[in-house]
This record gives sequence, structure tokens and C-alpha cells, in this order.
Amino acid sequence: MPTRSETLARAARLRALFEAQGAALVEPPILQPADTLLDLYGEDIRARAYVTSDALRGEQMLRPDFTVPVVQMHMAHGAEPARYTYSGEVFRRQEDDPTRANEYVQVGYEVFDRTDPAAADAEVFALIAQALGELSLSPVTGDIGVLMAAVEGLETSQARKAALLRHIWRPARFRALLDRFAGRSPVPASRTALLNGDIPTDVPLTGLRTQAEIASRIAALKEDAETPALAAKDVTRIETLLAIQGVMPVALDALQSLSREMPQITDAVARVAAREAALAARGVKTETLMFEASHGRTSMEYYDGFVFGFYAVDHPQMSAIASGGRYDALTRQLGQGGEIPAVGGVMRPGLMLELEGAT
Ligand SMILES: N[C@@H](Cc1c[nH]c[nH+]1)C(=O)O
Repeated sequence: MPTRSETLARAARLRALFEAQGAALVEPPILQPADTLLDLYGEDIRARAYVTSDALRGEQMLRPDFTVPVVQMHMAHGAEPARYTYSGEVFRRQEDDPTRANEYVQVGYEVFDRTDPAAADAEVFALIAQALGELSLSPVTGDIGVLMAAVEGLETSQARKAALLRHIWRPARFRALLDRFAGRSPVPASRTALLNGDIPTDVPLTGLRTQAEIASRIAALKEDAETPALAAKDVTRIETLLAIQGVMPVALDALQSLSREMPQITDAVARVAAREAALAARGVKTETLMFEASHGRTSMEYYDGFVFGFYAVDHPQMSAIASGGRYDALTRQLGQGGEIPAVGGVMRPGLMLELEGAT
């Protein structure tokens, strides 16, 4: 196991590589306001953040990552375009696996640049690949934007699309919702009874929900019950999309042929193709680079485009040694009227040292 000072020394060297690329050094505070920022991470990180409180500042959390505070800082007073680097600890509670660190050092690089998003994606990926050096790692890429476009273009109610979009991050629940919307799984008996008026709803309230909230939930369930089932062919297409994986040229071929049946993904697939060209122009061997349409579905919920991770070939159970992605919508959410395309990634110097020691 590397010592903390070895990890910090490696982090400083990696950060210097990004500074040499012109990135400005930023040092967001370790304590961040939880009440305003925590929701941006999604369910997984929300459950794993260390949250505490302060009489003056309210709910505070130990930063679970740097991206959200860096976006917030950039949107408040950053000049355009901008490149930032940082290094320091992030904190995430672990409940299932005691071998996973609950506090570890990240070194990151974030690009806010509207000129050429494909080139910015390639820049982040290629710089991180280079900084990882000779370690035996296998990179995997994906694109959350293709999945989002596929769901947004479905012929169904807004409410159903919104539910599917919310659950892109929870593959099992997404699957269950698709089955339900396609009429493949039965409606629970209790729901049928409620919708048939067989369950009285004007009883004295004992829970936390108000009568109005209960009424609006029942109205939403009624609307859902009246929404026609998703067409079987649409469900099959989503399944086909989720199963696409292979080296970039093969995966891209599959995406392009699927987009002839699913025109709603055409633009997102064109962005994958532009990224492949930009990666190749940066010297990345895209003929052997994996693309998996499902990649990134269990990570940060702010990703909405390119996603990537580098995994140790000989230690597949290890967390990603480096990972990142594009988060355009997050800049809008924190932008108070502004927005800018943005992408970035982090490396874990502690895991890099561990792997070097293991060989
Ligand atoms: N903040 C992300 C990594 C990342 C940086 N930039 C974009 N993504 C994480 O901690 O996993």
C-alpha cells in the first residue's frame, strides 16, 4: 500500500502535467453546502456523502467530488474558455465493501470550451491516457447522450419519458419500467384497486403527505394507466441499443444502422463519430478502443454525453483508475442563466501506485 505522502507526491506530479497544458490550479473548499449541491450528484452519491451541519451555514458535506464545486466557481466568475486542474481528497461512505476507500486523492482536469466539444472530449481522454503512463489498463468509453436521445424520442407520455430518464442511472429499475410501460409486467393489484376506487382515500391522514399530494399522485397514476403501451418494436430497439458494445468502428457501425430505425439518436450518434475522429487525430487508437452503450450508467448522474473509465486489466474488481465525462447540462443548472459545454476527468494516484507496486 502506498503511503499518504507517496500518493500526495504522485498527485503533485500529475497535477503539474495538467498545469503545463495551461490549466489553472483551483482549490475548492473541502466543506461544501449539501442542501444546494447534493441533489446534483444523484442517488448513489447522495446516499454516500458525509453530511453534517452548522448553525450558520446549514447542511454541509465533505466534498464527494471536485467537478460540482469547480463548475459552480467557473459559472460564477470564470473567463471563457477555461481549463482547470486540482488535486485533493474526496470523501464517500462505503457500506458494502470495506476494502474500498472512503477517502482518497483525486487529480483532475476540466475543460470549459464551446469551440469544438469533440476535440475537448478527445483532449481530456488523451491527456489522461498519457498521464497514466505504462500501466496495464483497459479504457472503456460510452455516451449517455445517445441513451437520453433514445428515451426522449419514444412515442409515449412526457411523464413516462421523465421516469425513464430518471432511471437511466439504475439499470434494473430502468428495465422494470420498460417492461411495465410495454405492458409486459402486470399492474400491481393494489394499484388497480386504487384506480377502480375500491380503496377509500378520504380517510383521516396519518402519514406525511397532504390530501393534495395524494390526489395529484392518484391523478398521475390514472393518467399513466390510460397511456397506451410502448410499442414492442421500440422496446426492442432500446434493448438493441443498450447491448451495443465493441471496438469503436464496430460499435459506431451498429449505432449508425440503429439510427436508421431510431432517427431520434441520429445527432447523438454523429457526435460519437466526430469524437472518434477527434480521438484518432490525438493519436488514440480507436480501432481497439472499446465503446459500450451502457457504460457510465452507474456513475455520476450529471453526465450527459461522453463517458469513459480506465480499468486495471489484472485487477478487474478495482475501482476505475481514471474516469470522467461530459456534463453540459450541469453548467446550465449551476449557471444562473449561463451555460457552456464542459468535460473533464480524474485520476487516482493512490490506485496507480498500488498497481505499480503489484507488478
Ligand atoms: N468528478 C468525477 C470525475 C470527473 C471529473 N470531470 C468529469 N468527471 C468523479 O469524481 O468521479
